Amino acid sequence: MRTIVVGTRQSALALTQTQQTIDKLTAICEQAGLPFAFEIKKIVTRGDRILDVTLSKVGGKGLFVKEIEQALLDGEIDCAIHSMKDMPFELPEGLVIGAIPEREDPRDCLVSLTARSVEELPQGARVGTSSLRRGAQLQALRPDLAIESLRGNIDTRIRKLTEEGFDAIMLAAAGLHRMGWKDRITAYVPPEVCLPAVGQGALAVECRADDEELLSLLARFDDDATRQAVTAERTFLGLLNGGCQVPIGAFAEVVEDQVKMTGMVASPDGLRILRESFQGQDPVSVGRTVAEALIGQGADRILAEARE
Ligand SMILES: NCc1[nH]cc(CCC(=O)O)c1CC(=O)O
Repeated sequence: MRTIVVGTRQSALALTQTQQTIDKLTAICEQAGLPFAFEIKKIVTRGDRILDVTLSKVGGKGLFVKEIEQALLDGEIDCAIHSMKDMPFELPEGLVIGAIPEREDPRDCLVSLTARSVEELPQGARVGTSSLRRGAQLQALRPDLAIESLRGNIDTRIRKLTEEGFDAIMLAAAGLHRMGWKDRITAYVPPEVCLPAVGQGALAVECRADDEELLSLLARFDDDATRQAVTAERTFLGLLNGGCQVPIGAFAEVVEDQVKMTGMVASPDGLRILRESFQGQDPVSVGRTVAEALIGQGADRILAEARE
């Protein structure tokens, strides 16, 4: 019997999705008679210690992932469960994503105590989100809204909805679903209105590239359609150099053997929004085609301005 040490951040969401993943892996092992047990190891990352500082100023979302990756390389843990959307485009030498399980709901959602939809929000309503992507797309639809900064883990953000008196906040539906908080969701925002972050709703199970024993277990947990969709989205992200806090969104899905993807780049004020869609057989060329089309329309300039 081998005990797999699974590393995770210690936020409520990270712990919940790690436990849910371990439950699924345990079921796979029982069914196939594989000799694995699992144990959780919590890791406090630099990103967690400085949640209140603007993340892009101190190195972006990659901060959450980096220290966990170091623990993998050091052999302190054997695998790590990450939210795919927090994964930087490039993985360190020696690490791979061993499984991309089936995706949760990729959409953003509105949580409000008063309005039933984005359209119903009163004139000038205060909406909390620190995502430039969400803010830009909301402003494009409703230029009157006041977009205000809202940081913290999802439990903190929901608490701040009432404590700071926002009319609404916007979150990823997947996080709320995993936490069992579906009833807090006021409205799902369709990708036509707000294109999600690259990888939103998907998880990445990362491990060492030479751990063949574990890789053969993880292969049974991989979902091909999700992997294809995420590959297209991450190819797009990589070509736009979108690692950090920039208003970029993409959503791909496999429909009848074709990968269909829409990509989006916006100015933070939402005044300029570029969108392109493309479909094809190969996820990498779909992601590249959409990225090149947007670059052709000036996406590079918009992103350069947004990064300043
Ligand atoms: N930005 C942080 C983050 N990273 C992953 C999720 C949960 C959703 C997911 O797994 O995509 C969230 C919360 C949110 O954006 O509301």
